Amino acid sequence: MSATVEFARMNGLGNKILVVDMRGRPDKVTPAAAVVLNADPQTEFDQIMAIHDPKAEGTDAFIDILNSDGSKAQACGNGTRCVVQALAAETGRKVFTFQTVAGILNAVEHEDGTISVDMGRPVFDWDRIPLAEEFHDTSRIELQIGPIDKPVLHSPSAMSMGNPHAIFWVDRDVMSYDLARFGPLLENHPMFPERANITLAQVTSPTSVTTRTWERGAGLTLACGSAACSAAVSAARTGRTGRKVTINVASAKPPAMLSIEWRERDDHVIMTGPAEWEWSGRVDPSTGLWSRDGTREAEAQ
Ligand SMILES: N[C@@H](CCC[C@H](N)C(=O)O)C(=O)O
Repeated sequence: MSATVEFARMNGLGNKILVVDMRGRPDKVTPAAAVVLNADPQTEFDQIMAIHDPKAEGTDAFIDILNSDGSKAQACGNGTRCVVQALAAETGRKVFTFQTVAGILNAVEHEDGTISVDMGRPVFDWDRIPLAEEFHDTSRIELQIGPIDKPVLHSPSAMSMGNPHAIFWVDRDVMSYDLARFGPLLENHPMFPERANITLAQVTSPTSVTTRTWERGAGLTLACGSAACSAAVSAARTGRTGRKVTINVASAKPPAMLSIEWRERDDHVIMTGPAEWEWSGRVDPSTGLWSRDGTREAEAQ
């Protein structure tokens, strides 16, 4: 078995994704390899999407997701769109079914190149998000940061989109908050026993929300798909919007949007947006040593 496998550097609205082809192999991308890859400015990433052989009948692949700190994630919306684009380019197919630790994901690439992923059903039960304290209503939980009598952020909506999210509703521009400072405190708050992805969300109309996210295990990111889904669901759940919204991702470069529909008929969340291939190379999934196709770096390593 070769020591190296193919990988592609891709992005979903600027969310930095490495798609690693682990098909035909029993091993996994190690947390140590993830940390090595993230330490190199050329391969730094938010998530690794490792494509493995299917484990369940009727699925095309099992996807293992790693954050840049080497921890595991159960869901990654932007990364899933990248996997779809990579496999569609390889096979010419348009429709895929994936398995992750959180369940089954159906996805389709449209004629215009955008990709829709059925992210499944949101989970609101406090012990399945999970939260450390029992809340009957998780659409507004008791949690705040800043001075006790004048909190900067408070009363988030909590939910799981396969992974844990807290959505803080704000009135001002999401970029005006010091999320680099508050993000780590909230991600690791004792309220979240498995940590959480932290999103600032400003509702701008009954059909649009602007978001900015501090990701669990990856920090400040340019975009987060599962957070966009969580903001859309939480906005509808709390009566701030309808069930079909545009999520404007404030930090995406260039500023970009995702369409999210929380479908009434089956409770599923459908995320639609783009994915972009940047370059490809080979990587050792055990050590993280890599080379880029057709460049001097490839010859050097
Ligand atoms: N960027 C992702 C979310 C990644 C997972 C997250 N950091 C976690 O640990 O849950 C997305 O687009 O959904």
